[in-house]
Amino acid sequence: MPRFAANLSMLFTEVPFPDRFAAAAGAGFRGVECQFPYQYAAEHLADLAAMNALTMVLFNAPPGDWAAGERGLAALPGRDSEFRDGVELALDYADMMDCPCLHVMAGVVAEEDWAPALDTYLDNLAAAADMARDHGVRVLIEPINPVDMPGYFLTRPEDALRVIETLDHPNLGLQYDIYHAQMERGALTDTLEDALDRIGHIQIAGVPGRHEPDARGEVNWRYLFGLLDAHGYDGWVGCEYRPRAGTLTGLRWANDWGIGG
Ligand SMILES: O=C(O)C(=O)[C@@H](O)CO
Ligand SMILES: [Mg+2]
Repeated sequence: MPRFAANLSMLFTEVPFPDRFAAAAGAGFRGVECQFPYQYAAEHLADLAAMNALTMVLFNAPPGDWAAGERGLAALPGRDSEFRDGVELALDYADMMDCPCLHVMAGVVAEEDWAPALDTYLDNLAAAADMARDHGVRVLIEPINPVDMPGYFLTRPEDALRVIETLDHPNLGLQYDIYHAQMERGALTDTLEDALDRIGHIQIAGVPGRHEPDARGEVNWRYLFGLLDAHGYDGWVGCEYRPRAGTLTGLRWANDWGIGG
């Protein structure tokens, strides 16, 4: 049975961020994830997770200047020391929250700069994976589709897997966001069956629209959840979607797994 985690950056936005922990626990979640926790003290977030018997399963390293359009630093030449400082900060948060996985974003890169960006990306990922290993945290990379994030350096699961194979670092894995994968090329079964040992975390949202993973979209979720069970996937499945009309109302899709009202 999949272990679902609520993404607190996208679910329960009806209440302020700190209150989303209790809301997620009240709805039956045992795990939570978020995008960027840095506005809050790590101790505070760790307390909120503990008070609500929740595991914080994943969050992102600092992405650079988000308001200015930056979407990560790992593949940006000349930003290495800022990238590594960000990973240090993220690992402090991970230690405090006992979080097992850290997503490191690549960044937006112009096509003509791809070659130097790839060298930088490989160096920075190797460094981050080394740093995180000492904390018992796994570094993950996530392909993000170019419709949602134009210019993002890592768009295809096959490219992410090639990066992971090239580095061959035991502490580097794939964050497989099925929404982005379906938006890009699909081939969901092939990736899940061929690369499950490289997948450290899964995220879900319906296609089209990035709403609830239910029968209204083009993905057969029951089949995919069955596939994960059949292959013994024991990681978390992050619910990273935009509810159509309220988080709790939209959780009907998860009732069979003890989540929602
Ligand atoms: O956009 C996604 O998908 C994510 O997982 C984010 O954390 C990256 O911004
Ligand atoms: Mg995602």
